[in-house]
Formats: sequence, C-alpha cells, structure tokens
Amino acid sequence: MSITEGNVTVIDHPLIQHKLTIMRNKETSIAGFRRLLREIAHLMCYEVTRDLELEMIPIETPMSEMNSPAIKGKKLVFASILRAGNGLLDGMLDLVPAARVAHIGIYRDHETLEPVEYYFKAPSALEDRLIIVVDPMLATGNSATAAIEKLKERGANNIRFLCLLAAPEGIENFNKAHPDVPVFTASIDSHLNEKGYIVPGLGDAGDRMYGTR
Ligand SMILES: O=P(O)(O)OC[C@H]1O[C@H](OP(=O)(O)OP(=O)(O)O)[C@H](O)[C@@H]1O
Ligand SMILES: O=c1cc[nH]c(=O)[nH]1
Ligand SMILES: [Mg+2]
Repeated sequence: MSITEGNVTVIDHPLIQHKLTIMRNKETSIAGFRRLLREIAHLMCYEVTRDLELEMIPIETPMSEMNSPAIKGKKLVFASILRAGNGLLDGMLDLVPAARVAHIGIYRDHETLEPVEYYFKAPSALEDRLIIVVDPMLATGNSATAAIEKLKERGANNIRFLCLLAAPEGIENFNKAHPDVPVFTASIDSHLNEKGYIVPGLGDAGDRMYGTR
C-alpha cells in the first residue's frame, strides 16, 4: 500500500504505521527501537523492490524440469549511510541476503548541518546495478544528497532512496539535487526545528539505535 506524488512514495501500510508510532514514542527502549526498525525495513523492502524485473531460468524440481522466475540482472546494492542507515540495512539484508552492500560514512555537523564524509566503500560495477540507499532520516537532505553524489561519481545511474521519516524541506532540497532518484518513506512529517531535527520525528535515530548520548 502506498501513495506516490511526483517521485516521492509514502508507504502507508498499517503495520508500518503502527510500528512507526511505537518507534516515535520516547519511552520505547533501545532494543525495541532497533527491532522495530528492522521489522519496518522488511515491509519497506517489499515495496521498494516490487517492480524488479524477472527472467525465466531453467531449473529441475524433484519432479520435472521447468522454467521459473528469478530476479534479472546483477545483484542489487544496498548503500547504508552510517550509522543509522545500518538499522534499515539489517532488515533489507534479511529479505535479500545476496545483495551487495556499500557503506557511506557521513555525519552532519551539529552547527552547520553540513555533511561530513569519513568513509566510502562500494562494490564494483555500480553502473550496472540498482542501488537502494538507506537512511532512516531525511532532514535537511544534505547527507542523502552528498551520499548519492558520491555514488554517481563512481558510475551509479539507477538509484532509489529509502527512509523512514522525511521533512518537507529535505524532500525539496533532495529533489532539486537528484530529480532522477525516487524517494520512498513511511511518513512526511511537519517541519524541521531550528536545530534541523524533524518534528514531530523520533529524535536522533543513531542515538536511539545505539544508546549513545
Ligand atoms: O538530512 P540531514 O539534515 O543531513 O540529516 C539526516 C542525517 O542525520 C542523521 O545522521 P547523523 O548525522 O546523526 O549521524 P549518525 O547516523 O552517525 O548518528 C541521519 O541518520 C541522517 O544521516
Ligand atoms: O530528526 C532528525 C534529524 C536528523 N537526524 C536524526 O537522527 N533525526
Ligand atoms: Mg545521529
């Protein structure tokens, strides 16, 4: 279940929305937060991959030969924007265990809200693969924009961005920078506060996942 407007799709499946409500609650434990993010990743992965192309491949069942559908082309790449992206990545890999993984180390400077890059490692042949970039939060959009610039510099040309929460300001900035990249989210929240946090949001996703700060 989803609603698409322009290149933004809000995945409004009731299970996702229910789990997201529990994640937003400030009383939810670290263990609960992490488990829910993984479960939501399963449900979102299902939607973001629903149009993947299939091809028929020959196999043998215990009973007979047959041609059976399999995902066409090179293995998918999941690109996680560290740290919080790893919470979604874990759930995505549960469903697509053979996917290749890119790690993109970026945090945002608390004062300037500009992205600071500290790590990049990606599989080969990005130009021939679908790349799904994951990060729970699209706030100003600066981190996602920078991550996707890096991937494009390495040849990526078929990219989707998956997050849990997006701010309208972030979507606008991101769309301007990367109009060719569809965005999938579970919610578009109200606004950013003066410190660049999503309101009502869920706080700092990385801190809530890992118990920092
Ligand atoms: O859209 P933006 O304004 O760039 O904000 C979103 C970014 O902020 C958070 O990461 P953070 O900088 O807290 O790093 P962390 O995951 O290591 O905690 C979040 O996971 C995004 O990567
Ligand atoms: O609300 C926000 C904004 C950026 N990063 C987060 O983790 N939360
Ligand atoms: Mg953080």
